[in-house]
Amino acid sequence: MKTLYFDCFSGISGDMTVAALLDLGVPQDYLIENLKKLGISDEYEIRISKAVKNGIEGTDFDVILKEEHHHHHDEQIEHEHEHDHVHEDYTHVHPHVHDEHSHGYEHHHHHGRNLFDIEALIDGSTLNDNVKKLAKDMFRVVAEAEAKVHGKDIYEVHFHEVGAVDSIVDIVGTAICIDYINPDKIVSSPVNTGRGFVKCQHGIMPVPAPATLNILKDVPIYADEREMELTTPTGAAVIKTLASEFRKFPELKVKKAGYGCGKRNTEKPNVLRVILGETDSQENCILEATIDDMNPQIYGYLMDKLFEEGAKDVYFTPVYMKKNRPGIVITVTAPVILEDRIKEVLFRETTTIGIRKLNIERTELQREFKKVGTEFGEISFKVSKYKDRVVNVTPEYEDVKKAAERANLPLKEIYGAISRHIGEFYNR
Ligand SMILES: O=C([S-])c1cc(C(=O)S)c[n+]([C@@H]2O[C@H](COP(=O)(O)O)[C@@H](O)[C@H]2O)c1
Ligand code: NI
Repeated sequence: MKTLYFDCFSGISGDMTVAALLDLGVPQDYLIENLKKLGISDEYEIRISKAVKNGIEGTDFDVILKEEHHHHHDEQIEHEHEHDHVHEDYTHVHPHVHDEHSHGYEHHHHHGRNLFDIEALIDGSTLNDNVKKLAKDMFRVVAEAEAKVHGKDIYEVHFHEVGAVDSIVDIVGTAICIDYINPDKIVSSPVNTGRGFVKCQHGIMPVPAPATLNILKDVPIYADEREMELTTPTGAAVIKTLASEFRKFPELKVKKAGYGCGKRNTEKPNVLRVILGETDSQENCILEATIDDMNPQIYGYLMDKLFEEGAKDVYFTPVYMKKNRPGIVITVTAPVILEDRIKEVLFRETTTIGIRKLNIERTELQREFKKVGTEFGEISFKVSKYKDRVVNVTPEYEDVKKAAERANLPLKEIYGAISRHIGEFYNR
């Protein structure tokens, strides 16, 4: 499985992410051409260069706003960010901005965009659907956090004047790069947020900034001795949206690494490291629900739906539950990456109100499919090997059934006759 690992030992910001993904090998021209699809390339310039941080060469990514008085970094203290003032103005002038029809506001570059404007910009572009979805998901995460922190509606919060364009470039740029790399799975290390205080448009704020902290709910975070903001709200939104798991180095065969430079120099390399690798075994889980109040006609249909979604195995176990009620345990084995889809089927199709999840290790035999001609016609076999030795040869039930029907003989006789051929397949 193609796995992308984000090593956030110096935190994460929007520009560090794009820089790291470029460093990993996403072609610069590909990114720039795709960003043009947003139709706002007259508002910014992109600078991509190489930089060295504590002896590590990485990529530096900068969005330069065309208007000179607008500049933005993920720096602390010395940089001012204006979004608080903008919140106030915007709320005052447009109390119903979340109602798109009362949105008689003319946008031009001087005004920050709100979530509605940004979603419209993304939706109106020719970017592919996957990029659009990823980018919109990330923006929504930022907007939800901002709204929560400031007690406002998500369509009311404003992506601050200075940050709007570079947040758009960073977030959409990240989505373009991720879509290009197309990993099966994204994992992140625990996130170093930094500590201390940062001066932004709200004034002085504790690090992690309230929006960052809000976004990183359920994510393992820490801070080392560096007293500065290492993870920004944009970086937090990127990693929260992309990573399906947060943990220390997973076991993976390393293929490539990329380094995205932060803007400051610190005792530890101020870089975001991304690692592309192959994970050997597919991680699986068991999802279970126990039910005592469902129409039995639903079970067969449910099983079909679960297999259609990619379940590896589904079985039902009769049990006696509390109050001596007969019930059924539905057990589904599935790759962890399909967890959400399987849960969706279980919640949609059954009466359960809860699902248990167990992470499991599943050892799979190497399998090959073969065919053999028999007196009852051609039958398919599954030849299973463990450490290159054949341990099982299994005729395909559907073929055996058809042969039995054709010959008008009991199934067990066909199995018996076929077993003569099976020996030939052992130890090949
Ligand atoms: O605009 C946003 S999302 C924002 C919210 C907050 C809050 O905690 S509320 C803080 N800040 C600070 O602005 C800069 C830039 O952040 P980016 O994510 O736009 O790079 C940073 O110092 C944040 O802490 C921004
Ligand atoms: Ni804010």
